[in-house]
Amino acid sequence: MRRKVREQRARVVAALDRLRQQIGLALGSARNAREAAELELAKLELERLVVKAGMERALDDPEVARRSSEPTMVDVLEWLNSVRGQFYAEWADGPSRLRDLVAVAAPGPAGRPPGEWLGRVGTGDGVKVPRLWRIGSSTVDGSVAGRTPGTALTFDVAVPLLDESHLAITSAPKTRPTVDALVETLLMRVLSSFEPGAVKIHLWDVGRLTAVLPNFYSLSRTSALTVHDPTRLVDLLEELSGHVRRIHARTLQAGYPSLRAMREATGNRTEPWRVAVLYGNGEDLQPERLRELKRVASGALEAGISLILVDVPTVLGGAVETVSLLDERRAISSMTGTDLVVDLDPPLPAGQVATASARIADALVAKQGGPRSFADLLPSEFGQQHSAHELRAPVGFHEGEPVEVVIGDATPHALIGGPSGSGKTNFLYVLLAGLTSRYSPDELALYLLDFKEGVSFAGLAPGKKDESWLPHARLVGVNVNTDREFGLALLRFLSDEMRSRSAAAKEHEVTNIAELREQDPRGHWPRIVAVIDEFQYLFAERDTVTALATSLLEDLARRGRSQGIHLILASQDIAGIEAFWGKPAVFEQCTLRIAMPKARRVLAETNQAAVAAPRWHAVVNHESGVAHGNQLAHVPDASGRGVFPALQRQLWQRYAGHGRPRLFDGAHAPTLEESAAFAAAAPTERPRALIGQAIEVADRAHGVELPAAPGRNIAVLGTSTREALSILDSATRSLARQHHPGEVEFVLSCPVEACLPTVDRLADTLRSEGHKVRSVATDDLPATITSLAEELPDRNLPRYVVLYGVDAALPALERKEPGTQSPLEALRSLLKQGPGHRTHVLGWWRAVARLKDTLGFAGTDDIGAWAALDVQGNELAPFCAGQLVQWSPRPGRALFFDRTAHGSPEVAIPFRMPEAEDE
Ligand SMILES: Nc1ncnc2c1ncn2[C@@H]1O[C@H](COP(=O)(O)OP(=O)(O)OP(=O)(O)O)[C@@H](O)[C@H]1O
Repeated sequence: MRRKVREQRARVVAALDRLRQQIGLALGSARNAREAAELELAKLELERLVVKAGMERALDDPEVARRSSEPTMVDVLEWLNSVRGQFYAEWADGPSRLRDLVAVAAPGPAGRPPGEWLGRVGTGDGVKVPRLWRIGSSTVDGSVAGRTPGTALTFDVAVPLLDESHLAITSAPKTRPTVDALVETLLMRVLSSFEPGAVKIHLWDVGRLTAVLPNFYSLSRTSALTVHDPTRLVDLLEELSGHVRRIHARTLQAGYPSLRAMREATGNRTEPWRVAVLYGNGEDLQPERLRELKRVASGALEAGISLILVDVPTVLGGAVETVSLLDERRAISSMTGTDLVVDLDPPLPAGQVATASARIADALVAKQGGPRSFADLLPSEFGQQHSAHELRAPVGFHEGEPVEVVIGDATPHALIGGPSGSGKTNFLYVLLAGLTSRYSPDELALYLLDFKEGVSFAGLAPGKKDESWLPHARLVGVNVNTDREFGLALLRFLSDEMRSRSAAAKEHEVTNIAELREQDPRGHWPRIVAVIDEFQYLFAERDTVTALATSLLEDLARRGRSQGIHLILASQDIAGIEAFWGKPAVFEQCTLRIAMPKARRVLAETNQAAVAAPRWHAVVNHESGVAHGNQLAHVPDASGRGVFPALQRQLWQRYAGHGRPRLFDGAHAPTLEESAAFAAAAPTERPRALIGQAIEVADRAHGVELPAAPGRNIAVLGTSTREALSILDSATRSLARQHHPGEVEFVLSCPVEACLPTVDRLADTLRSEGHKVRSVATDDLPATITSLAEELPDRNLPRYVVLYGVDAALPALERKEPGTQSPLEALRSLLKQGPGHRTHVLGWWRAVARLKDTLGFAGTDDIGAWAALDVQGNELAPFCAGQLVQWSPRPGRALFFDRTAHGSPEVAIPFRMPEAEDE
C-alpha cells in the first residue's frame, strides 16, 4: 500500500517537473520572440526616421545617430543604402527619360520654349491634345543618378490639364506675380496650341473685377475669355454646371462616357475646352459655393472643363494636381513629390503675351468675319428638310460657325425680346427666311400676327406693289393693335387645330406629330409656327379677352408641342415679361429664348449676356435662358431693300400652287365688294343681312338671318354716323342680292339730313339692280309706318323697312290723332308682328334710350339682333338677355349680337364705304 502511494507521488512530481520544464521553455521562447519583435520594431522605427529625413540628412539627426550606433542596428543603414543604390542605379537615366516623356506629352506650345511659339496663332484642330503642360523644371544632384556628386541633372516638370486634371495652386507670401505668371504661361500654352475658339477661358478673382491677367485683355472682346464679376461666383459655377450637364447629356446620348472619348472616336471636336481660373484669397468659400464648386469639379473633366484654383482651400473630387509656391521662383508639386523643388519657368514677356492675345483675338474676329450675309443663311437648295421631328434653321453666325435655332420637342416655343430698334423684327425675318428656305409649305405653315402699328409683316401677303406672297404664310395679321379679338381668334384657331390633330393622332393610335406623319403619310400635317409680335397687347386689359387668351395660350403652350404647333412670342422685353405675370405656364414653356442686345429679363435673371451683346447680335438660348445655354450670334441684315422680297419671290415662284395667305389689316376695313360673303350672296330662302367683317382667322362676315319669325329686326345703336350708314348699307345691299328683283320691297326713310345723299345712293343702287324701292320723305314717315302696319295681315312678300335715325322721327311718330293708334304704336306693331309677315325693320337709333322709348313697355324681344357703336357696354345689357356686356367703343368697330346665334356679343368691322369716304 505504502509502495503504491510512493509510486503515485513520484509520478505526480515527475509530471509537475515536466510541466515546469514546458513552461520554462514556453516563457523562454516568448521572451525571445518579444526581443526579436522589439528589435524589428526598433529597426523599422529607425528606417522610418531615415526615410523621413532622407539619407543625407539622416546622419546629422542626433536621434538617428544614437539609434544607428547600436550594433544591432548597423544592418538597417546598410540595407537602406543598398536599396537606394539599387533605385538610383535604375534611375540613372531618370532625368533624361523624364525629359523625353515631357517632350512627347507636351509637344509644341505645351512644352517648348516660348520663343518657338509665342505670338503664333495655334492651328491644332483639337482632336489630339497634349497630355502635359510645362510649368518649369527640377534639378537633382548627379550623385543620385550614379553620376558625379555636385553635377546637376535637370528635367522638365509639367502638369496635366485639359480632359485630365484640375490644378490647385497655393501661393506663399508675396508670390501673386509668380502665380499670375504661372497661370498666364499655362493658359498661353493652351491657347497657342489650338486654332482660335477651341478653348474658352473664364477668369474669376474674388478680389478684383478688372486687371485679372491684364495681358489677356484683348481676348476679352471675343468669346475666348470671359472675366466674371467677383461678387457673382454663383453665376460662373451655374454656367459651368450647366455646361457639364448639357455636355454629359450629349455625350451619353451619343454613347460615350466623356467628351474626350467622343472626340477620339469621331475625330471631331464639337465643344470647346473650358478652363476656369478661380482666384481665392485663402479663405474658405461659402459652404454653398463650395458644394457647387465640388459638384462642378467632379463631372467637369469628362465635359472638357478644367479648373485652376488659386488659393481656394478645398479638396476637389476628380483628378487634381497641386503646385505650392515656396517663394517667388520655386514651388513643390504633386507631380514631383515633396522632395523635389520645381523651379518655375520665368514669366513670359508681358508685351509679347499682349501681342499674342491680340493676334488670337484678331484671328477669332477674322473667323467671325467669314460668311455672314443674309444669303449665307440660305441653303443651296430650297425645301430639302422635313419637319416631322423638328424645325431647325441658322439665324446668324458666331466666329464663322452658323448658330441655329431649333424648334422641337425640347424647345417647342420661343420668346424673343429686345427694346425698340434692337433688331427684333429683323431677327424674325431672318428666322422666317431660314425656315421657309429649308421647309416647303407642306412641312411648315406660318401664322403671323403683328400687334404693332405699322406694316412689318404686310409684305408677306400680296400687295399693290408686289403681287407675290410668302407661300408658307396662311395668315398675315397687321395693325392688330386694337383688335385684340383677332389675337384671340388666332389662338382659338390654333386650339381647334390642336384638337383636330390630337383626334387624328388618337385615331391612328399615336401620340405625336412625328408618329402621325409616319402613320398617315398622305395626311397634311405641316408644323405650324405662329409668330405673335408684341403679344403683350393680348393681355392689355382686365377683360374677357385677356382671360380667354391666357387660358388658350397656356393650353397651346403645354400641349402644342406634341401636335407640332409652336408659338413664337416677341415683345419689347420688359413689357412682354410683365405680361406673363400670373401666367407662368406660358413663360416656362418658352424654353427657347432669344434676347436682342440690351434685352432685359428674357434670359434668366442672373444671365447678363444680352446686356453685353454687341449691336446686330442676338443671344440664342435653348435652355430657358440659363447662362450655359447662351449662344451669341451675329444676325445678318434681312431688312435691306429688296433682300427678303427677293427670297419671297423665289419661294413664291417655286411653290406657285400654294394659295395666298389671308390678310387681316386692322387699319383697313374691307369694302363690302371685297367680302367673300357678299361675293357669294345669291337668291335664297334664308336671306342674311351682312353687318360687317368678322374678326376671325377665316375670311368671314357677320350676318343676321331674317326668316319669317318674331324678333327678326335689326337695330344699329350709337351716333357714329359713318359706321351706322355702313351697317345699314351692307345689310340692305346684301339682302338685295339674295332676292330676285320684284319679289322684295325696300322702304327707305332718313330724317337725318346729312345722311340723305348716302341713302339716296343706296336707293339708286337697289333700283339699278331692278328692286322695288320706296323712298319715304320724313314728313310722310308717320303715315307710311301706319299703312305698313295695317298692311301686315295681308302681306307675305319680303319687305325691308330701313329707317335711318329713328330717334329724329320719334316726336312726329308720337303725335296721334284722337281716337286712333299713333304712328309710334304702329311702329311697335311693325316691329312685333312684321317679321312674322316677312316685314323686317332695319333701324338706326342714335341712343339706346331712344330705342327703349320706341319699344315702350313691350320689352326688348323685338330687337333680335343689334350692332352697337359708340355705346357703353352697360347700356346694352337689357338687349343681351341681361348679361354683363364688356365693350369699350372704338372707331371703326361695332359690337354685334344676334340672340338666335350668339351666346355673347362679338366685334364686327363695318365694311368700308368708299363713296362715303370721298364725300
Ligand atoms: N442684323 C442687322 N444688321 C444690320 N442692320 C440691322 C440689323 N437688324 C436691324 N437692323 C436695322 O435696324 C433697324 C431696326 O431694326 P428692327 O426694325 O428689326 O428693330 P426692332 O427691334 O424690331 O424695332 P421696333 O420694335 O421699333 O420695330 C432696321 O431698320 C434695320 O435696318
